[in-house]
Amino acid sequence: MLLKDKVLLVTGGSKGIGRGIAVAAARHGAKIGINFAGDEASAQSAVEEIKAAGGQAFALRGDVSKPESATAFVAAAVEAYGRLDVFVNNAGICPFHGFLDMPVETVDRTIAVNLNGAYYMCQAAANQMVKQGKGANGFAGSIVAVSSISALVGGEYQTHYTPTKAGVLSLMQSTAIALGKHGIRCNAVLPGTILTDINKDDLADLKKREYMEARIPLGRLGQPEDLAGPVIFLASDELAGYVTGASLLVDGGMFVNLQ
Ligand SMILES: NC(=O)C1=CN([C@@H]2O[C@H](COP(=O)(O)OP(=O)(O)OC[C@H]3O[C@@H](n4cnc5c(N)ncnc54)[C@H](O)[C@@H]3O)[C@@H](O)[C@H]2O)C=CC1
Ligand SMILES: C[C@H](O)[C@@H]1OC(=O)[C@H](O)[C@@H]1O
Repeated sequence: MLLKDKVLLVTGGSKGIGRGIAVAAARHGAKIGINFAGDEASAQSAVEEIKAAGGQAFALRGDVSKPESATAFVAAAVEAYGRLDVFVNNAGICPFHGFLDMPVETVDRTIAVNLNGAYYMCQAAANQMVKQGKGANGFAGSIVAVSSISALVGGEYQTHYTPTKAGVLSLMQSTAIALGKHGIRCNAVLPGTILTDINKDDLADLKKREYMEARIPLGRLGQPEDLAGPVIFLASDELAGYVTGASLLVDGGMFVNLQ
């Protein structure tokens, strides 16, 4: 139980990678809150899955691109559990589109959700952790952001998306500096290609899917659960107490596979 009685919030936690992290963290003893923007039924089914795994959970609707969603989410954790220990910034969108005719609305929305949303959420979480102060172990909290392999490499149909993922990585590096003195560690995970709704349509193209699979030394695309262990490791003061400002690729080896 690496997160016993820790209060952990995750944005976009009703499905995909966020849900995988939330359920696994509950199995490690964390008390969970998920933010969601989609349908109520998915959020409730995530809460039920966490409870079935022996955990506690609440779900709060909120569009992460709005600063008030961040303060409301953190306030809900304090109301439900009295504190906040681990914040996982996960919510994101990737509407694939070519560069030359990219609609301005698509660019603006992608930046608003992926980057501005991450900023507002991490800032609200950090303020709560600073308010709580350092515990006996010298730590006040841990922030883990879901960036991407796309922070390091480009994508023809992701010219609006990859800069947001580089931005999220950079946010973790700068907040690691700003928050170290408060006992808050900030790190990023960089998933490769993980099978979720975000790329369902893109990977419906069989040729593209086979190409992506062939690039992965471990021989398969990722599953949401593949991110759980790395996030729990970074969240744990016991295991990762001297890790901050770091990034961890979780991509089956795709990034290093040049030829
Ligand atoms: N699936 C993949 O291959 C990879 C995904 N990622 C990142 O992982 C994160 C999670 O994505 P997936 O689980 O793959 O996709 P997903 O589509 O299954 O989940 C995305 C989640 O974000 C939520 N969300 C979207 N807009 C929101 C908003 N405005 N406010 C609140 N929540 C919002 C969705 O409701 C959903 O719960 C994203 O940040 C994505 O960029 C990073 C690298 C690879
Ligand atoms: C949505 C894409 O399949 C996925 O998102 C990322 O961040 C990865 O780089 C993949 O391209």
